[in-house]
Amino acid sequence: MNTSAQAASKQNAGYRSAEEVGDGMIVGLGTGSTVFFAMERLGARIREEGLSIAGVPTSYQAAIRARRYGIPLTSLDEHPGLDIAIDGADQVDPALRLIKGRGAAHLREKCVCDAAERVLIVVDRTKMVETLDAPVPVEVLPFAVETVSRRLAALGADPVLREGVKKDGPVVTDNGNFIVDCSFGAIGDPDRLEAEIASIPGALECGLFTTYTEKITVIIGEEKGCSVVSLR
Ligand SMILES: O=C[C@H](O)[C@H](O)[C@H](O)COP(=O)(O)O
Repeated sequence: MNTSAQAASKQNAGYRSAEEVGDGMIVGLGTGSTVFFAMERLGARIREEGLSIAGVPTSYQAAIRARRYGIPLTSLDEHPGLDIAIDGADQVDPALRLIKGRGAAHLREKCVCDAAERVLIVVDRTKMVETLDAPVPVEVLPFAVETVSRRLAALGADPVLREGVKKDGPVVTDNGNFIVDCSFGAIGDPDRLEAEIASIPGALECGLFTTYTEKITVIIGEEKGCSVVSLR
């Protein structure tokens, strides 16, 4: 898919997801280039229709964007139950299991996904795969990065500490932790792998999302229009 087709697909998915948001809703705001289109459209609905919502941002980047688009912000402390969350993904399989975290925001994104009644995942078609096989990001307590990396290697990964692009040294997340990217190749049993990673002390959260499939709706943006997939 060329860049302009991909941008149009992301925009169509993002804009479509914003139409699912109703007056008075508390909305989880994911991080990434696709969900920013949803925020842009939500901002327009606030200005043009007087839509009244508040968003819970999953990162500094999401908060900055939301403010720019005029979306009032709140927190999980004030709203531990969210009506809906809108987020992107790096890969989606036919059972609607996800890999997330290219932007290192998956820890807060998982908290928001867990708190939401419905979750809209906005992607372009390149994210839809038969088998999850992208590297799985793991947010790791810096104190335990070596022990966690050993345990991840024992699970079959090739763990790589994520380095900054415009920063020397490791990426430090919005929560003050490191990211270890783990290539497992094709992941035969994502549910089990997520549970195994969750059992490692110091592995704070991984980018596999396997337990929310029943409340997820995937909006797949196309160059023209969208298709919508859910298990319900
Ligand atoms: O940490 C980042 C998030 O999980 C993103 O939602 C994910 O990486 C997708 O981002 P994008 O929509 O830019 O492809």
